[in-house]
Amino acid sequence: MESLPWISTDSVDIDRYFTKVELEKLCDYEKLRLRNMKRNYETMQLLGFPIQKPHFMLSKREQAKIRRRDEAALAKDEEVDWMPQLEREQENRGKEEAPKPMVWKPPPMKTKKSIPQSTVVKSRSGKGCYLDDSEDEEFEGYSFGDLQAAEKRYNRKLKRSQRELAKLKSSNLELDEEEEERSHGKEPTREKTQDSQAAKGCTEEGKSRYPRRNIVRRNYMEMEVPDDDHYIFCDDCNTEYEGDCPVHGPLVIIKDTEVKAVDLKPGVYRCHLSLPSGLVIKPSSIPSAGAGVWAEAPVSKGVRFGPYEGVVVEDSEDAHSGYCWQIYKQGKPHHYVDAADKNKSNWMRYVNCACREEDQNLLAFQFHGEIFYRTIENVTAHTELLVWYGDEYGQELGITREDFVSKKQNNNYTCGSDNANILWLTSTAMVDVACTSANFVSSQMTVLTASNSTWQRIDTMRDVNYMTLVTKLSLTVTQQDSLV
Ligand SMILES: C[S@@+](CC[C@H](N)C(=O)[O-])C[C@H]1O[C@@H](n2cnc3c(N)ncnc32)[C@H](O)[C@@H]1O
Repeated sequence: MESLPWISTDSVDIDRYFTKVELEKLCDYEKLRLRNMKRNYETMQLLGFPIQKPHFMLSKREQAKIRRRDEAALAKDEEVDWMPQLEREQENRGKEEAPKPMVWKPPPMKTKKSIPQSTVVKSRSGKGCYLDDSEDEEFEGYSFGDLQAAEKRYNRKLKRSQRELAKLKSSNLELDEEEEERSHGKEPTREKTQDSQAAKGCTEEGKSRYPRRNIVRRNYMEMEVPDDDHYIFCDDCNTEYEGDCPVHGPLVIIKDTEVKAVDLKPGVYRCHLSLPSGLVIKPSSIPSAGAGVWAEAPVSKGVRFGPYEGVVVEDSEDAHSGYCWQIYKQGKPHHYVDAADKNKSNWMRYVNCACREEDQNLLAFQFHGEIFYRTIENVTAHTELLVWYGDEYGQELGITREDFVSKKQNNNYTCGSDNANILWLTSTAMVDVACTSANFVSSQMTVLTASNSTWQRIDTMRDVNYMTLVTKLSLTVTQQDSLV
């Protein structure tokens, strides 16, 4: 990749993936390469590509899993990802002294001494540590060849992603044509727009701000689920635990009201009867969202509702009722739970999607193959319970991540738009926020950002390298500076 000497990766933190001893063994060059890898990975992620995490950023458990998988694949003579230590092991098979396998030693556990050793701690944000102290072999360091090969492999992936981005761009150009035809009062000549339920959104106009794409719509609820769904995320520790948080205790479980077959009568549905006391189903606070679930009495933070009940649907084609949650198995989408049928579901089908982050009071999570909601803050009486459905369904409803997170974070950012086509940013973080929305990436917005007190046009969203550039630019000027 072309080097951009003025983009420093000094601030990219790699220290937390290594122990002090391991860090001491990494030379400056190795550290620089690892920082570059991490920066590239994060950039691609920001752009929404399903890119694989660099090996050194994986947890020890994940590394071990990959190693086992690759060993199994190698045994079957399949194509596998490049694994320097495996390659070395193979090459050295039969030689007298095989080098020690390269194993990352996890950072030492400092803050969680009180946690029982049997508890596996998993970090979501990367801040957590791993308690597993097995495989304590000493890290041998990267060889120059290892790093070169890793970078080559990484650059190949980057190129592949860039090609995907180019494809995306061309599909968006088609969309622009369609939009333009519309703006000139013409119906698009090509058969493009899918007719499906209107995006209701939280806006007055009730429609999405973004052009619609000729793609299969995703109107099922989805979330990022780790490989092992027996972990529960603790908001206070910002860490996932196997089972309940050993520090802040278990979630308070509120069970559904039991429904017996005899209770079901015409017009009286199972989903209504299952409602726990203290909650009520009534019109949503969101215009045109239909019914919603409200707390009649206060509900404290850390309360768990669920599981979400419905019919198991295997095919994504059949998961368009608007009441489906996607279920993951071993980190991959597996099936859906469809709560469309009122007699085969529970009250949770009525929980609507929050339009702004500050309105979200429930968090959906998968636990042992089922979906639960938990309160992430104290909910006052007469408040609607609102969850986040996932980016794609959110977009279908006219809500974007950008809208969703910006309100809360805007205090720190200066960001504005002179008209629909120009966005100016004075904060690198704002770029991050903007780029979490796939639609934003595809928009034809001109992005202006500031450097040396001058506003510059940046084709941010169209080129990965520019993207890297912008995220790394340190911007200091304020909105009062004039636009060029
Ligand atoms: C799981 S259902 C929620 C219950 C639904 N309100 C009802 O009355 O049956 C999902 C549907 O609710 C509506 N909805 C949920 N959140 C919404 C939002 N923020 N804005 C607009 N419509 C929303 C959409 O029609 C969506 O397809």
